[in-house]
Amino acid sequence: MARKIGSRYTANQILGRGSAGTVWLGEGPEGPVAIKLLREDLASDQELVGRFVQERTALLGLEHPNVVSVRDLVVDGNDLALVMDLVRGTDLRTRLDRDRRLAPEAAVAIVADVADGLAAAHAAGVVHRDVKPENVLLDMQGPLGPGGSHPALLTDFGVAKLIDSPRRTRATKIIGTPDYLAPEIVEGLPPRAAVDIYALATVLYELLAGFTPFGGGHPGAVLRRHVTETVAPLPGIPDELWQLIVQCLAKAPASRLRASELGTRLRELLPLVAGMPPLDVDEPDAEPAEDETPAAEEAAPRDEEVRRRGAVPLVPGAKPADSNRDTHTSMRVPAPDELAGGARGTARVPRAAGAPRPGSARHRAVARRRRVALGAAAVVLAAAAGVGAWLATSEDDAGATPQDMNNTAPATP
Ligand SMILES: Nc1ncnc2c1ncn2[C@@H]1O[C@H](COP(=O)(O)OP(=O)(O)OP(=O)(O)O)[C@@H](O)[C@H]1O
Repeated sequence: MARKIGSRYTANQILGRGSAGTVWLGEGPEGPVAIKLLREDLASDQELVGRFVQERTALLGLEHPNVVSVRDLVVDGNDLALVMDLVRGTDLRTRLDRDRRLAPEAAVAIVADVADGLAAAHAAGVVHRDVKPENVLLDMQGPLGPGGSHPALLTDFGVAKLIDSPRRTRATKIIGTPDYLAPEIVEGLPPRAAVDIYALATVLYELLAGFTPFGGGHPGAVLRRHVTETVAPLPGIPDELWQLIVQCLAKAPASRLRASELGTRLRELLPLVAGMPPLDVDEPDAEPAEDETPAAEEAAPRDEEVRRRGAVPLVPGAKPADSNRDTHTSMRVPAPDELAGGARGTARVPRAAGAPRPGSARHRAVARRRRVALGAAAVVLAAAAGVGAWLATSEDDAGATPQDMNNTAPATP
């Protein structure tokens, strides 16, 4: 059912719902638009309305082919709406859900587009703070680019900042989507441009692998991995591309590339990945390690609320029904000792396709065979050398893979 938004716009049809509101296909004086109507409880928050108006200039000033421009901000009675350019296409999450992972050429081209959009935003002093596949729109009416990809545009600028008001989320809380949160945010530092680069590198990894580098399991465990774990290598991608991903996932924000540099470097790498098929890697287990005690547990959602990608609503109090994709979290900042990581670390290590999944029946069988073999070898050695103590090798150690061992050390910044 159509409804008026302010005096100039009509919202005609719902395009989709997010945790902060509903996006409508609408009509304005200059033609079709997308209208993001914020949730009523947000619209009635006077402080948020004030920030909305304050942000007006920054948001309206952003013009770039890879940014979904905000055309107008409407404050009208109970309505608080962002009027945006309409992108006819789909979002990157939908594309990932359909294809699971992208060919490297298309992934690199899409991320290069987003990096260019971010460069323009950062130059204007705007940090996005919520870069993720849901916020990348693919313009199906635009020309086909490398790997058959459509132009990519970054949307939802400023929304995370608007909602992250001091009163709504006290300084000790984190707002964002766990899988894409830079370590400095987890540690409570203010978000600067480098957080967008970290999130975008996470998106690139996800497009290539079909899963994020530090996601899986409890949101608290995800946050801890961002701070303590080193990204596990993705088999099968050119080293230059891997080095770029590693640099942009650096724990230290200053070590990451700037957005403009990232866009340029990715485009330079396009010929190297041209024609490559999607990678063939299996997703690691989403289960946390046995000795994993998630940080921020007390403020985190209960198990039944932890949905895909450890999702909880962006806004405290939002019901899952408010959104078709709850991908945000609001948690307290974990204490330093909580972030220190367990003895074995918690990184999820991608396996070459076909290798047994940790914790699976096949993996347990392999581990059991390895223990039997180790036990037999130990008996022989002990008998030969009289070193009885060697038999005390723990089951855990015998069952751990070399990669488990490699991931015990905290990441270097
Ligand atoms: N400018 C736009 N043009 C066309 N469709 C859009 C536009 N902006 C958003 N959409 C669509 O509207 C839907 C909801 O978008 P919205 O930004 O509210 O939610 P989200 O980003 O998926 O989730 P969240 O806000 O919780 O992070 C998405 O499916 C998206 O594809």
